[in-house]
Amino acid sequence: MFRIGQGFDVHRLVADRPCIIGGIDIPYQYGLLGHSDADVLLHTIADACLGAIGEGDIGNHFPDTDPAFKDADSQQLLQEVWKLVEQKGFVLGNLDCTVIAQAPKLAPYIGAIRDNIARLLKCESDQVNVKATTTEKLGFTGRGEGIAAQAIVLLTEK
Ligand SMILES: Nc1ccn([C@@H]2O[C@H](COP(=O)(O)O)[C@@H](O)[C@H]2O)c(=O)n1
Ligand SMILES: C[C@@]1(CO)OP(=O)(O)OP(=O)(O)OC[C@H]1O
Repeated sequence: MFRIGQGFDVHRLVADRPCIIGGIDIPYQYGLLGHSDADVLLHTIADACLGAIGEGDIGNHFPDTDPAFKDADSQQLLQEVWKLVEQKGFVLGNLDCTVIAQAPKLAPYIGAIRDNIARLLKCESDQVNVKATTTEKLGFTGRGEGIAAQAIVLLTEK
């Protein structure tokens, strides 16, 4: 049996915050604002995984009102989500995702992000694809006010 899920997330860019995307700390003058470390890509992937197994979304599992998740490492949140996926008897088929950011330039970090996601989801790197796009300076992402990400995941039975 196959299960498919999709995710979408946005975080605001502000001064004096780290810019962590896919678990990699990206050098940039602005960073992502959130209750957790605001890793927009890992949140999107967590939502896609939760969607695939019919388990709601990341906010249901890790509420942003809970001090336990203040400045949380989103790698740990995704690993918790992945445990649920495994408990339901699934492994990753493949994952495709896109980071929508005018800046920073992500190309130099895409390989490291991909390998890190594969590590978190206990799969091979060739099961994971990570893309980046600008929005040609249009909209909130184009103005550099925030970064968005989307993901689609296919799970297969173990
Ligand atoms: N933050 C970003 C956005 C895009 N890229 C790479 O640049 C290429 C062109 O992007 P378009 O917006 O014109 O589609 C593309 O190959 C992206 O991977 C990037 O590295 N960082
Ligand atoms: C991750 C959580 C929990 O710390 O907080 P944020 O970092 O604000 O991120 P969001 O994408 O709004 O997802 C759900 C939250 O509950």
